Amino acid sequence: MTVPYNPPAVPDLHSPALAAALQHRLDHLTKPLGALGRIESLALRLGLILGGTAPRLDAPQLVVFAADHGLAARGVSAYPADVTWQMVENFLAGGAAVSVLARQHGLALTVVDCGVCHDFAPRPGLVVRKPARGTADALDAPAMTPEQCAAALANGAELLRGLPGNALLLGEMGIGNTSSAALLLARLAGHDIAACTGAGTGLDADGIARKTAVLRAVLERHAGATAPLAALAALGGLEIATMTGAVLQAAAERRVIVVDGFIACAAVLVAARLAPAVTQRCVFAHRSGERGHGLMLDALGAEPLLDLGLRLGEGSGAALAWPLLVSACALLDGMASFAQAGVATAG
Ligand SMILES: Cc1cc2ncn([C@H]3O[C@H](COP(=O)(O)O)[C@@H](O)[C@H]3O)c2cc1C
Ligand SMILES: O=C(O)c1cccnc1
Repeated sequence: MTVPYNPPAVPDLHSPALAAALQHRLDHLTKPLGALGRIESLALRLGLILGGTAPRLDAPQLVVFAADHGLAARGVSAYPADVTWQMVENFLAGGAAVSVLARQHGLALTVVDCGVCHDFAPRPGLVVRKPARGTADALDAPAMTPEQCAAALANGAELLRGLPGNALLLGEMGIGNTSSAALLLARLAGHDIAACTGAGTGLDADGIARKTAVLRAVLERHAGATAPLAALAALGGLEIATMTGAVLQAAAERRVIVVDGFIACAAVLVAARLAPAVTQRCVFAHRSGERGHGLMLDALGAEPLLDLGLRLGEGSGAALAWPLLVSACALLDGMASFAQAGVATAG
């Protein structure tokens, strides 16, 4: 299967001069060398992405990509598929975890209906871009047709082009989407599906065993879908495909991409297989409690900032990590150097 989509160019960020200037600045601030630990590597990364020694984060956008999954009918989630549209209503009404965190941290929240089996009343904060009402059951057929997958990717790019600011925080909602993420990890990183499959919304051990068996059969059904976009179309879902298009566009525009948990990482994995320099623009917010996320992070060469046992999605982990990015920029910009403050350097 060929998906008719050309990813945008994502150039390498390699800039030894800027990296040296940032490191020089960090090393001359009034603190023992390296004493701000991983906040220093975060500051360095933000400087490299935004292209200066005093990076400023501007108008951060938290986008929740939502869609339904045909595979949900196979009992791969602990919750019913209706929760997807009900949670979209909850996001927009302000009552979900991500709504609260976005409000707290001043993040603009946009919910994108990428393929929910429900018609929402139009309102501010909701964007509808759906090539289909949910994916097909991947045990029967490819989750998406090549055209649907290409449309979802293009929708993500177009959405991004219309958003202000220089930072994108990834969120998602779609009952059954830990299954698509596990399938993509297994297929694109070459792991056994059992190592990639977890409890999702809270399956018990028997439930996980049944989910694993379903996913193993899905992989066999689509054994030929090995290229990144063929795998994405075969294994789903519409929200992951739209997110992948948004990630590629954000990377091409040199925005900071704050990656949430297991499902957001699956979109970044597909994007990185198409354009490896995508991960240079990413800040990985947290290590999720979902089994498989460790393998996912390894596949991406990622070192996440937080490890809080979160297993929620929605962009909640990205929103929780956001203040660390703000602090990294503030420290880089606002701290005095030893020379400025008249503090003695190491003896
Ligand atoms: C009330 C509720 C709110 C959520 N918010 C995010 N998810 C999370 O759970 C889903 C993935 O897990 P699975 O693959 O097991 O269905 C996604 O929608 C994800 O964002 C939620 C799930 C529920 C039940
Ligand atoms: O890591 C995640 O994003 C996740 C894990 C479980 C359920 N929903 C999301």
